[in-house]
Formats: sequence, structure tokens, C-alpha cells
Amino acid sequence: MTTVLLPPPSGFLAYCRPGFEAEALADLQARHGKQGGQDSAAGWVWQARSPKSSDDEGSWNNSFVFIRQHLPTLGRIALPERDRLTPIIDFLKGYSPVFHEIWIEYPDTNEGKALSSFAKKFQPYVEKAARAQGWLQAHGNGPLIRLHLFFASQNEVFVGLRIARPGDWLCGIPRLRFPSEAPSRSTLKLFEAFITLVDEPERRLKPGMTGVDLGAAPGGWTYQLVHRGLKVYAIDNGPMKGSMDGHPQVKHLREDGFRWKPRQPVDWLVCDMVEQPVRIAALIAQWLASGLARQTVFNLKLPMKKRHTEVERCLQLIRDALDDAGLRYRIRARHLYHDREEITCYIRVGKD
Ligand SMILES: C[S@@+](CC[C@H](N)C(=O)[O-])C[C@H]1O[C@@H](n2cnc3c(N)ncnc32)[C@H](O)[C@@H]1O
Repeated sequence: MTTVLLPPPSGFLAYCRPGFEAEALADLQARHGKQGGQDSAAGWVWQARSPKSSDDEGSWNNSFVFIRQHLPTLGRIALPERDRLTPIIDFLKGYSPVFHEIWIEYPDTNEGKALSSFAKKFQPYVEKAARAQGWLQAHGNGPLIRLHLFFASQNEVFVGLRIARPGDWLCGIPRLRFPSEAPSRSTLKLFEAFITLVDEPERRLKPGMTGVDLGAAPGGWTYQLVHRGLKVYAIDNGPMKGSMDGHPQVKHLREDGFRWKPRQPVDWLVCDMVEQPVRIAALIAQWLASGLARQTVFNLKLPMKKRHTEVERCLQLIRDALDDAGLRYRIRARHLYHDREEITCYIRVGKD
């Protein structure tokens, strides 16, 4: 594998859902310490690099909960009303970087969205200027290097350079097509969870497997399992709707999701019941520790103020139960783009 030396970052920018800046900053600082400057505005937080910082991107990719995407930044530039290009090019001359593509990004806010048409118009000008400098080059065999220009506003841009990763999305927003046969928009939550949290989803979700969906109605999550060929026990007192109502792969049981258990272990447990997070965590721990399911995706609803503390309390409860049962496992928890006041967790029990 080719080793690519990128200039050391001066800080780290994290993209988050507006309103979750405090949690995103806590995530960043847990990684980088609190030394040095920091700043935030709706939809992003920035923390200066400190001696404690690790530039190892691989290991921290999955450890953040409230950060959608992060960017090692080289600098932050104030821009004039006219000719925003020249200061960016002048700044980059200090690095003479080589990259293969350019992403122009902005925060996930109304002001940010207003920048999207500017970003489209600006893109060809930056590309032309970067090509003229010899910085923007065709991608060969090595890793794909990307220049990010994150416009915090019309007048300010963060500049970052990174090796592209498969899970990167422009502005940190996965553009997923809503499947018209799915009975609810929350289907996109589970869809996003499968493609961002589960490695090798095609291998781990296969026809012939069995799943349980607790709090299934009207059937958006059940649809994601059925679509991948699973047979599903859909547990909810409410009605299944549309294509999931009476589907041959779905057994709808009007039962209490906290009491019902399958006769045989299943491959998957998914749970989107609106309940206190600690009750959901205890339920998931029980299913996994007793071997009723080996993989699970579930939501923890977080209407409270101390979201970080609550998440940690719930995850620790699950870890303790799985440790006591002598199980090996992996846990990933993330505030997905399609999540609102909630996070989504994925746990896999077993050695692989
Ligand atoms: C957010 S909705 C689920 C939406 C579903 N995931 C979808 O994609 O269509 C929550 C569901 O949990 C169900 N629910 C809440 N408490 C429950 C319980 N104790 N047992 C079974 N279902 C429950 C509610 O009836 C409701 O349909």
C-alpha cells in the first residue's frame, strides 16, 4: 500500500446535526483534549490540534457518536465579498498540495443550504485554478486525495485535505432514495444504519435469515429486512401498512415488545420502540446475552438534556451484560443523518 504524507492538520472540523454542537464537541474533545482553540456554529464544531491528537483516522472513524463526518483542517480563511477564489489559492500555495477531487461543502442548516447554488457555480472555477497550479491531478493507483472547502458562511471557509474513505458523503449527508414501496420514511434510518454501521451488509443480511422487528408498525424497518430477503416477526399493537400489511415474509404479532420472545434464536433484532433509552438498552442486552439474536440495530431516543451521559449509561449497561455472559462483541453508536433526537446503535456478537 502506498503511504501518502499529508500536511499535518491544524485542527479538526466536525459536521453535526444543528442543535447537537455540544455533543459533537464533547466527542471531539474526548479524542483531542481541550487544549487550544475551539469554535462552533449551527451544524459544525472545530477543535485545534493538540499534542494529544491522533491523526490516525482509521481508529477514530467509528468512535464518535454525535459527529456525522470530520475533516482534518489546514486552516480557516476569511473571504471578501468579491473574488473568494484568490485567498483560497494563495493559502494553498503554502502547501502545494496534490489532490484528485474537490468537495465544496456547507453546514446542514437553512443558511448552509442557501450556499448550495453558490457551491455549484464556484466548483468549476476552483477546479480550473487548482489544475492550472498542477495540484488537481488525475487519480492513479494510490489513495484518492480530496480537497475539502467547507464554507461556514459566504465569507469564511475551512480548508482540509484528506484521503477519501468509502463512507464519506458530501456535507456529511447521505443521499438515499426513499423506496416508494416502504410504508414510512423511517425506513431511511435503518437503510442508513445498514450502509454506515454494518460492515459487509450484503454478507450479514442475507435471504433465508430471520429477523424480529420490535415496534414495527407501520413497517418501514420491516421493509428493509424483507427487501434483503429476511423473514420477519413484526411485533406491534399497531397496524402494518401498505406493502408490509399481509406480506408473505412478514408475521405480524400484536404483542408487547418487552415481553414477546421467539421460540428459536433469530439472526437479527431491530427495535424502534419509543421508550426510555435505558429500558431499550436493558431489553437489547437481555436478547443478546441470552443468545436470542446475534446482530441488532436499535434506536435510543434522547429527548433529555444530558444526551452524552445517557448514551454512555445505556452502552455501559449493555457492555456489562455481554461481558458477564462471556461474549465477544462490537458496538457502534452514531447519530445518523436520518436520526432526530435519537441515536442508532449496531451490535454484533461473535468473533468475526
Ligand atoms: C417510531 S414507531 C416505529 C416505526 C417503524 N420502525 C417504521 O419504520 O415504520 C414506534 C412503534 O413502536 C410501537 N411500540 C411502542 N411500545 C411498544 C411495545 N411495548 N410493544 C410493541 N410495540 C410498541 C408503537 O406502536 C409504534 O408503532
